[in-house]
Amino acid sequence: MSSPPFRTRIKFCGLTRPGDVRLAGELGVDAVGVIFAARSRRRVAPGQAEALHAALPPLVDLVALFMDNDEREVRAAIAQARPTLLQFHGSEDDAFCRSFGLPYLKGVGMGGAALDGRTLRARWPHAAGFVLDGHAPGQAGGSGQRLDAASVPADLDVPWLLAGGLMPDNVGDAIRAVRPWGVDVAGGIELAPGVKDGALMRRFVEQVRAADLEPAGTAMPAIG
Ligand SMILES: O=C(O)c1ccccc1NCC(=O)[C@H](O)[C@H](O)COP(=O)(O)O
Repeated sequence: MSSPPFRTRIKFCGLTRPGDVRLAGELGVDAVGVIFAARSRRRVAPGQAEALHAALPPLVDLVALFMDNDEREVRAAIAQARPTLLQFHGSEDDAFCRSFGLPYLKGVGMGGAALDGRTLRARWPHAAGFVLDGHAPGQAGGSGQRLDAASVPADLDVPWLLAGGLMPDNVGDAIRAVRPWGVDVAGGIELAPGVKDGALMRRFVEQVRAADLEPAGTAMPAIG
């Protein structure tokens, strides 16, 4: 049987070291996330982001991630990091998210929430896509909490990334369960917050690619 005409996109999030950015690019990761959220243990200063940008090969997105940062902070981070994509993970509305003139992803805590695709699209109509995370609404990302497959809206018609508690050992099953457009991982590929592990990064990518080679329709009832 032929493989599905599909490649699950991969975003590594919360990188703080240029060497980790370089390896992510070599492994063929689609995007790396740099976090400016005050509540994050993976936060970088705008000055650090410049070196992370410099380590990035071409054709890989740099995602600048915010959670309820004020406009001045977002503008300062954009000026230093020069991201290609923004991600907002807090209570930002569509008008704020789009006011910086860059495409944006909206991170949404889906744990315990009954949010359908129509509601998400109505609240953030200009989002380029969504990061559906396993934590509860209002909490910070990077929590390691898994997202129940049943919480994934069936009617979301823009690209969306599955996030929350993914790691090399479970990402293949997670992809087979819900066939997301992409996957997003922070804690599952690191030794300590913001310090990625080369072997885990490599194994994560290998497991995603292995799941991509399996025919669609091998879905499992739950992610876990
Ligand atoms: O990762 C953080 O520290 C973080 C803090 C505040 C807001 C968002 C944050 N991360 C957002 C992401 O996109 C993470 O990759 C996602 O939540 C998955 O994290 P994990 O469960 O550790 O894989």
